[in-house]
Amino acid sequence: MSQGDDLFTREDPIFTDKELLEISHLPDEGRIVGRDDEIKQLANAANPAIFGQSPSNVLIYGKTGTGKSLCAKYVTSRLVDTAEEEGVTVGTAYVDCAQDTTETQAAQTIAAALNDDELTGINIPDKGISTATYYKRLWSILDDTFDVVLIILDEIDKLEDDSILMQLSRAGEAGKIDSCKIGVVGISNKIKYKERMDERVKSSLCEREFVFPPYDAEQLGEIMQARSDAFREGVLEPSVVPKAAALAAREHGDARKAIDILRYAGEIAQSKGDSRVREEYVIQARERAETDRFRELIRGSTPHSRYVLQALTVLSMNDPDHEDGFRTSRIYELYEEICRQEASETLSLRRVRDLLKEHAFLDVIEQTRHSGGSAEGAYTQHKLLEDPEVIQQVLQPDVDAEQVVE
Ligand SMILES: Nc1ncnc2c1ncn2[C@@H]1O[C@H](COP(=O)(O)OP(=O)(O)OP(=O)(O)O)[C@@H](O)[C@H]1O
Repeated sequence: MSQGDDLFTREDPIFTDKELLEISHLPDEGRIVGRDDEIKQLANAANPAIFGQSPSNVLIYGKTGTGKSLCAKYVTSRLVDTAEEEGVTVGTAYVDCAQDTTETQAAQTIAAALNDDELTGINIPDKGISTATYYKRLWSILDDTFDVVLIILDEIDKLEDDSILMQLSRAGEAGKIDSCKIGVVGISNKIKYKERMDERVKSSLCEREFVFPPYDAEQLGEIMQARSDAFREGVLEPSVVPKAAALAAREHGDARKAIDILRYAGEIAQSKGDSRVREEYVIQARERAETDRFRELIRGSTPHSRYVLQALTVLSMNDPDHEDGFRTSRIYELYEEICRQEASETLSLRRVRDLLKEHAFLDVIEQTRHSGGSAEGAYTQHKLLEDPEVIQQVLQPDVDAEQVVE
């Protein structure tokens, strides 16, 4: 290949450090915006670990993109360093429960994350051993290696059942481990998650609960500004960050979406061969971020949660002028129809109401109560906040709405 080969670009004209805009990137202290109180509270709960004692178990709630995972990871990583200075060995494991939904997968992930096979001589295979064996090896690893471990269970509501929570919260009491102490940090964006928990697990796991509020436009602006050195100097038009912040705040105060918008706007400039990231690219980037956000939201959600949303989506697509939304009873009828087509048992009306509430909490839909007058009684209407086309694309990319109602 000659030096003059112009097939590839040798220097990125837009980004200098794109990693700053990756969602998995853990910013340093100065770059975490508006979460001082939450970080302090989490640190308080974890603090006993510094003295080799049991940290409080914590449950963190909040809408998507409010910094729950970020703050949990940040606090645990600082804890490890401080404990080390005190001569205490703290280990941490992170489990994405949307990925590891079963007890066995979660136990495997925790054991693999904490195991140093050269030190312990223990092998944690990806699969092929029983859940009980994973646990046995995990307990040995903990006692051999650590004084304390902190286990972050992200999207904890996606776990199939509470078995692993029971095991982790009772390991000490049940004599499975001798000296190591375990702390669990559960993270969820389902408001009703706690109600579903086994009573015994609930009492030990929910020692402290924190709710992370959504960010406002100013905070989103700061979060993006703190990462603007991902771009080459002078590349960002000055209106880009405020515009992206305003869009993300208006919709859900979601930092993930704000950062995605910024990254996509840069990529759009790149693909157009433009040396500036312009405000108009922000608008296009927003649409892409919207689809991504929604895909992420329903990742790993139960089939019935999807059917309920599918029902409302079909109603909205077939009757776009229905501005006030649709009543629970109409959604339920269509939901029953979808269940029939999927050869699945229907859930009760009450459960479907709960699922609709969960979608409302995540700002996928909006609910309004109506008094209905004396003849009718009060009722609720539900309206999609996301574009129905986007939802349809993500839920069932190959099906068009008419097929479902026919
Ligand atoms: N306060 C903040 N300062 C800087 N970056 C932030 C802040 N909050 C969130 N972010 C960034 O936004 C993205 C999403 O945050 P995070 O994953 O912590 O959200 P979450 O509340 O756990 O959302 P989900 O429930 O969807 O997992 C990450 O890239 C994170 O680094």
